[in-house]
Amino acid sequence: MEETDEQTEVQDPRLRRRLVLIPCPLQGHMTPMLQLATLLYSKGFSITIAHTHIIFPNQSNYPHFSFQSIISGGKPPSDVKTFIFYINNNCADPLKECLLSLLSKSDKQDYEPVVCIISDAMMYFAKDVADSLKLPRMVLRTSSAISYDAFTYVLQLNQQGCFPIQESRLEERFPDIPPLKFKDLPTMKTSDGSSLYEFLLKMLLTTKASSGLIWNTFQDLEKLALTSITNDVHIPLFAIGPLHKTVTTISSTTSLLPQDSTCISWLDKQSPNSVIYVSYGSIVGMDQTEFVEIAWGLANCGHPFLWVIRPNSVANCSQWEKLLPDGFHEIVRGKCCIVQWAPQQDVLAHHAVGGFWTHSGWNSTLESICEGVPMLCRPCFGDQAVNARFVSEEWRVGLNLENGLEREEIVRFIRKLMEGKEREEMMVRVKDLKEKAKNCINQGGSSLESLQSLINYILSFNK
Ligand SMILES: O=c1ccn([C@@H]2O[C@H](COP(=O)(O)OP(=O)(O)O[C@H]3O[C@H](CO)[C@@H](O)[C@H](O)[C@H]3O)[C@@H](O)[C@H]2O)c(=O)[nH]1
Repeated sequence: MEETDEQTEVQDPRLRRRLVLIPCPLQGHMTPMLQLATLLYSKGFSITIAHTHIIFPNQSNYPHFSFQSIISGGKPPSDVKTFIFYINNNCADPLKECLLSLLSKSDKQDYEPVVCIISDAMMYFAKDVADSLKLPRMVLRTSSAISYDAFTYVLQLNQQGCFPIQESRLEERFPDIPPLKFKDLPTMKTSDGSSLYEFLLKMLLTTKASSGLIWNTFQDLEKLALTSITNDVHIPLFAIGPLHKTVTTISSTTSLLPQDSTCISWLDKQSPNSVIYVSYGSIVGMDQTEFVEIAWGLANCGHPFLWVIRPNSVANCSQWEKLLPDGFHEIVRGKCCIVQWAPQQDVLAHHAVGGFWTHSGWNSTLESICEGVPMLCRPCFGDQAVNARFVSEEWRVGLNLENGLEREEIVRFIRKLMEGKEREEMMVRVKDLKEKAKNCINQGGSSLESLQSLINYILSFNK
């Protein structure tokens, strides 16, 4: 897509429209929201980001946006699901104050009128605030359409008294969304005892009650799920992804952690398609036994590897180096590069990278598809098992390491991913998807057309 983040300048603020975007403070959610903000800014909208002080972007990367804090102070819970409840329970009043102040500024005729708010689907507190101010509210879903579809079935199953699913049924295929298995549905509990069910219910009901749904996905990838959701929600859907490719001018600035680019010079010295890149996104960690098995699996697989190990991602261990057994460093010398946080999109685009061992977060999945890199999936929670099932059995551009982490099994899977006939077949399919992803953001492509419809839709709110 030939876009820049240069805005078509509209000088008179009264002719411009302001959008207030409310990201969820997690990397995998913040990134697509900031990409959407940049895209809408490039189309002439003014942007306010209503954010928490817990995790927030580097504002100097976005001099053209205004930032309003909607929560500060206090120590948030460390468990992700409890954290999401905490945000939803504490941000409504500050958001209302923020919106009231913006609305009163525009009443004085010297400021762009706020026409709509766009909130992350997990920030469901935004519904009541928007309703009370009679402001249209749209929702950005940062994960796959298939996972949304799967979540709606979790609610149905719960209503039918089918949760928790019997152990004996976990391997069964899901009748309504093949190739899903029952075990792919999210079933976790939060540490404060609130059930996942309560969370999903709130998220899905407030999403359905919004004025429209924006997706970081594209039609050629998720047509069936998008159609099924359209039939269910009766509100307009806009599939405008892959957002990181639609917004071409800010490739790395959405990162909340400093990226270590030394891994790119290391990749420059490796042979084409030889390296396996290993990263489990911004939240997923591992226990100490898993860490050691992963380390040995990588050491023994015969391929050079680039491994992202975030600080504190190994449970109860601040110094993961001490877990590595004697002899490990000698075996991997020259064959391995370990960083705390990588410039992932550049890594995946590098000619030396031949495979991606991922936790199947949606951004990572899309980024891998867009660079034509086949995946080894190790899903952990939420939408990840659903994404992994589709990667391995529907799109068939990866393998699913679903039966535990054990070093011999890891070696076997990595070799299957990186060598042989099955790899060749996956490469053909992933290159095909890469091409489709490219086409959908070109002139006449489905995502570009959807983006134009989204802009027209937002402008219609003001009439
Ligand atoms: O070293 C790294 C590792 C990751 N990333 C980036 O971090 C993002 C990670 O996003 P994602 O792959 O979606 O994983 P999570 O951070 O785990 O994202 C959360 O949010 C996603 C979107 O809703 C969900 O799909 C996931 O399950 C959920 O854990 C991607 O853009 C990566 O490019 C880097 O830049 N450097």
